[in-house]
Amino acid sequence: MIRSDVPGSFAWGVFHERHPKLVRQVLDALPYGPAERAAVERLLAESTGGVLEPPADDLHDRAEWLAWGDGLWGLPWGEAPFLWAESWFYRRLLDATGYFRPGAWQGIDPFAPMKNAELAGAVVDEELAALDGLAALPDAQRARALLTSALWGNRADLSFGLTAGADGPAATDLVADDSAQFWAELERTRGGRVCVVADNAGRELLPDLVLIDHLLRTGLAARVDLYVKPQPYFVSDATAADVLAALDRLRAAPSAAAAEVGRRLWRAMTDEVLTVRTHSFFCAPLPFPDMPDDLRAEFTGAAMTVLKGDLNYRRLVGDVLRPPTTAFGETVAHFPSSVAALRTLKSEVVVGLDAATLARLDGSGTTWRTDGRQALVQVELRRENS
Ligand SMILES: O=P(O)(O)OC[C@@]1(O)O[C@H](CO)[C@@H](O)[C@@H]1O
Repeated sequence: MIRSDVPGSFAWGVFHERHPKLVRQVLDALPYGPAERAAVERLLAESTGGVLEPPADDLHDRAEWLAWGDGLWGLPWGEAPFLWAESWFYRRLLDATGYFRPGAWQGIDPFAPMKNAELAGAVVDEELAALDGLAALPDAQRARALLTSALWGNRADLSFGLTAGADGPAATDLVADDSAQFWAELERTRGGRVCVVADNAGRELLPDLVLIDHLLRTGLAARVDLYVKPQPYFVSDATAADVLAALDRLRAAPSAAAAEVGRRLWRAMTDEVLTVRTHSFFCAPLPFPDMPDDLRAEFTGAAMTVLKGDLNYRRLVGDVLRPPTTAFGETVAHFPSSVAALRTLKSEVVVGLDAATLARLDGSGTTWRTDGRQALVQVELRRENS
């Protein structure tokens, strides 16, 4: 299990380098009062040098967190599993900013200013304008381009930008590519239900929505269930409000093709062909094998579940350091439907690489596991359910 107590490690850097910058951004972006500011600063001090204080008495989800943290309360933060500790950090940040408390800050997404700025950027107009050029392409070629956009859209993660520099790294490589299998399976199950577990809002969610529109428009999916977070999480993770903002951005885009996608998706939502769903599990500090039965039942029978991004990948294959040549299928046998992971590499976890690719990456002298320059499309089929 990865932990964040090794100075210099990636996980250590998230707590000791990324979070302090994030906290500054949050406190600079909104005029929180002294109580919220002090609570956020206390959280930063606790999470970088203190022990895990048990949840306060008034947390509405106190009982769940007490259970999830059983055996961890009182330990230094770095000794908790990395994914668990990050999840608790974001839960506590919402508490500190008053997100759940009656008052002026209730329901205010502390990351909204960053999300809004990203969505408003001129670069988004340029990205959406590219859709006009895709309209004339044959379906298969357009499909490839849309999958690629959704995949690399994951690189635009705002939290990653905090350490990668303003523009982020350049896209370079696909370390595993099951995209042919992805399209072949969707063709085989044509007209089925596809689940998409979203990751980030803004520049990732837009290409995700365009891909969803393609699946619906071409009949590869008759229905799409789009899963988002129930509350702000990991800085830029998409919530239902972010889906609406992205839909508006599409509908109002100068690009005719983008605006048409926005209108189609709007209709798809009103017709319940596209449903936006959420579940408290998506902000729980748990891996997918531990998902509750009601959510498992929702994925069961889907023709395919597409899991976007790095965090979903960590929860899918486990936040542990396995030999990278471990078969992807071995690590996702717990999942109730066929799965497709679309992810840029932004943490140390990776499986499903072939030996030659691994040797090349290890010999490259780069931080390939975490620098976001590599991406993967990995598919595992569960045919008995489709
Ligand atoms: O899920 P995402 O948005 O692709 O990535 C989330 C992420 O940036 O957050 C963690 C650090 O906080 C990393 O493991 C990971 O790279």
